[in-house]
Amino acid sequence: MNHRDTIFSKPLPSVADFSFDQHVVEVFPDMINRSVPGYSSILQTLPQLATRYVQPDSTVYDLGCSLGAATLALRKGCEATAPVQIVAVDNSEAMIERARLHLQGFKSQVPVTLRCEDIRETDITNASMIVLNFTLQFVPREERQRIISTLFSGLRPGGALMIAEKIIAEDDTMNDVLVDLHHDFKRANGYSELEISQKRAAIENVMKIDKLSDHFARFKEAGFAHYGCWFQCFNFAAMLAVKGTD
Ligand SMILES: Nc1ncnc2c1ncn2[C@@H]1O[C@H](C[S@+](CC[C@H]([NH3+])C(=O)[O-])CC(=O)[O-])[C@@H](O)[C@H]1O
Ligand SMILES: O=C(O)C(=O)Cc1ccccc1
Repeated sequence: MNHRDTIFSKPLPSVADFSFDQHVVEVFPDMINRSVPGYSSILQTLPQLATRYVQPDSTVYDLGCSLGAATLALRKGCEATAPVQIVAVDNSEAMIERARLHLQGFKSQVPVTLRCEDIRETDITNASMIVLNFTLQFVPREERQRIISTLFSGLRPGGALMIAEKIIAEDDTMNDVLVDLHHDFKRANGYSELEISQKRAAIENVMKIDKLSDHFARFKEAGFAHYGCWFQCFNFAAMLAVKGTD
């Protein structure tokens, strides 16, 4: 069932920190589509990226998989490269349980293993492609470099890391413009001022966003040979980092 997100529609006496619980699971596809500009465009591009980067006899990781939308998109692009396996990880029990039901509805040659685990503990080996589609922003900032470096170590030469994130623009005035455009996007998708402001309060402590330059500095530090941004809609961006082959 695809329910409408009304989680922040009533005034709350105090707004608790956002968590990916059962309530969020019930409305998640609606919430992410109405809140994240470019989300569907990014998903639509994943099969192409998978076709380009996934190598035979390797593993594809979808870290912070939620209901498995990116896993399904990646799998489309992997069918011709088999044997390949996908490992999809999320630390929300409610998400993984629902992802399992959802994935059962689709047939494929490519096996998917769902793991309820913290991505900070995921062992990455023999990877040709790793995707964090709006996940790194929920991991404490001080742990992000270690994670990116671990992902780099687990990637094969020529392998790719795809990271999509909400970002802060480098220029303060430009950032104000992008934040306003995002809020207009949410209003146009039916969210009220109350919903927008209560959601902002709920994610304030749990979702710490970076500038593109912070992401690029981490890719460089980890050892990636090539990296850049391949998509941006307002303050939401998708990046790619590729491991060298020499
Ligand atoms: N430390 C962690 N370990 C594992 N999972 C985590 C962690 N922190 C957060 N998560 C999980 O990361 C997901 C982020 S949503 C990803 C959308 C998906 N990629 C999609 O393509 O639809 C993005 C959003 O809601 O903005 C949630 O399911 C969390 O439980
Ligand atoms: O809703 C927002 O304002 C966001 O920034 C994106 C988002 C989407 C889904 C869960 C948490 C944050």
